[in-house]
Formats: sequence, structure tokens, C-alpha cells
Amino acid sequence: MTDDYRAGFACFVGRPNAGKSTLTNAIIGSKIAITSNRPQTTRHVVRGILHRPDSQLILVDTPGYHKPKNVLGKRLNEEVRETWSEVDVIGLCIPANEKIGPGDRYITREITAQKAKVVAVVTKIDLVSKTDVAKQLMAVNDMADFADIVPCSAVSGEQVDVLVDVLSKYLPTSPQLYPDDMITDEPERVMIAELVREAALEGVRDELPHSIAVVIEDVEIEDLEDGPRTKIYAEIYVERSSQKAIVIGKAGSRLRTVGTHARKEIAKLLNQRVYLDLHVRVAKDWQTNPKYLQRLGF
Ligand SMILES: Nc1nc2c(ncn2[C@@H]2O[C@H](COP(=O)(O)OP(=O)(O)OP(=O)(O)O)[C@@H](O)[C@H]2O)c(=O)[nH]1
Repeated sequence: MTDDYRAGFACFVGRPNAGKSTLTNAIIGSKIAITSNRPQTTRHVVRGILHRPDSQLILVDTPGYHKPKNVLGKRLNEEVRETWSEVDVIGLCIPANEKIGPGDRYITREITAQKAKVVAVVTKIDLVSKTDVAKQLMAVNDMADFADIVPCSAVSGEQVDVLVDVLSKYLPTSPQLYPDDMITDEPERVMIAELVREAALEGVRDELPHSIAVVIEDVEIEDLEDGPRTKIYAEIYVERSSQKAIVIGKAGSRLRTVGTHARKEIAKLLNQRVYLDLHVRVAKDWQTNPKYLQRLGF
């Protein structure tokens, strides 16, 4: 380790759908944050760690910051603010293909008041012409006095390495904070729950926008003759019985598909054979009931 080794925390912020999760995945190179083309799917703070010879960049993936509508919304915003106050660098994501709006300005004011360095990231540059990228860079430059401005595309990979260099530059000199082989310190249960939730939402996002939560009840490792197998018991919570019917599908057909998809993803994550036991339960109005929120891990 060199004397000028740097290590520290960074997070991406920005309006829903700005590309924060996709960028995190592009940097870490493993599916740790859940993405979707629907806003506000990133519920949990997920860390990914990028190890380089001269630095360690620890990415904290925050949920979208938005106007709170209920208890859950308020909790999420508190969580986001807490994250902002703890990181060394904040990457403000602004899509190249959308006009800067009041939401972006609001977030910019909030984060430039933090002690962290703020790097503006113009995302999704693969979607627009070079001229439009240049225009967006200028518009972003007029918004605030950012430490840096980096255009990139998480999908084509263009400039992602430059972004990593820039973010790492603003980390404090520090000893290594995590062991070399660690990619994430997010508890596996949370990641497993996210994979089940993602599978359960697949294809029915319009009907079940934010009404699904998943709790992992139990995880056991079985020692079978032909090797170990992870046995997972998960419960999918919905708010109404009509939603339960959607998740389960005709004669349980949809739930079986959800189980198969989730099991494959979990097996990839754990690098092990997986048995997944899924149950769907109705927890009326869990989003506004503090008792449920606590039980569901919010
Ligand atoms: N073409 C293109 N699409 C992208 C890029 N980055 C993200 N997207 C797409 O934009 C959508 C939103 O991306 P996410 O990474 O989920 O956005 P997010 O900011 O994490 O969204 P929330 O979780 O809602 O806050 C997805 O459909 C992505 O595939 C990019 O660089 N290029």
C-alpha cells in the first residue's frame, strides 16, 4: 500500500430514474443494486466496494430523494440525508436527455450544503448527440460550483473509468477500510429480499407500484450428499388481497415463475444451490403502519 492510498465513501444522488443504480452496477461490476425502469425502486442502502491498487471506493446506493407522501417516504428521506452527511464524495446524477428542473436544483442546494465534495455526473450520454451533451454540461456548470463535472454512460461504459478516477481523487488519504475480497457489506438477507422483490414486481409494476415488501424469515444451509444447498424461507407482503391474487396468479402459476426467477438470481449471488420457499401475506397498509415498517426493516 502506498503512502497516498485513498479510501472513503461515495454515493450517487439525483431524481428518480437518473441512473444511479445502473451506474453503481457499472462501477462495481456485479449486480448488487436493484434497477428498474420505474422510479423509486432503490429501497435499501447498498454498498459496493471498488478495490484499486491506490484506492478503495465504497459506494453507498441511496434511495431516491423525493417529497414525502407517507411515513415510509419520510423515513427514506431521513435515511438519505444521513447518508449524505457520512460520505466523502457525492455524485449528483443528471440525465443528459432530460431538462434540468426544480427537483435537480432542490437536491443540488441540499447536497452542496454538505461537507462532502460534489461531483456532477451527466448520465445516459449514449442517448443524445455530442452537441446536446455539451449543452447539458454547460447548463449543469451554471447550477452550482461543483468540484468536477463528468459526462458518462453506464450502459455503453463510456467515461465510467474517468468518473471513478475523479471520485477517487476526492477520497481522503486513509488506510484500506475493507478487506480485498469484499464486494459488499450489505447483509445477504437484504440482497436476497431485494431479488425476490424484483422478481415479484416483474411484469406487474403498474398494478403493484410500491406495495410490495419482502422479509427473509429464515436461511439454513443444508449439507446434502452432493454438496451444500441454501434453504431460504421468504414472505412477500402486499397491502390488499387483490394484490395477493396478482402475485400468486392463476392456480399459483405466477408465484412459481417468481420463485424460479428469484431462485436463479439468488443462486448466482450466493454461488450455491438454492431452495426457495415463498409465501404471500397481506399486511394492510404496511406503508403507513410504523409497526409493520419496523418488521419489514424500514
Ligand atoms: N441508455 C441508457 N439508459 C440508462 C443509463 N443508465 C440508466 N439507464 C436506464 O434508466 C433507467 C433508470 O435507471 P436506474 O439506474 O434504475 O435509475 P435510479 O436513479 O437508480 O432510479 P431510482 O431507483 O428510481 O432512484 C433504467 O431503465 C436504466 O436502464 C445509461 O447510461 N444509458
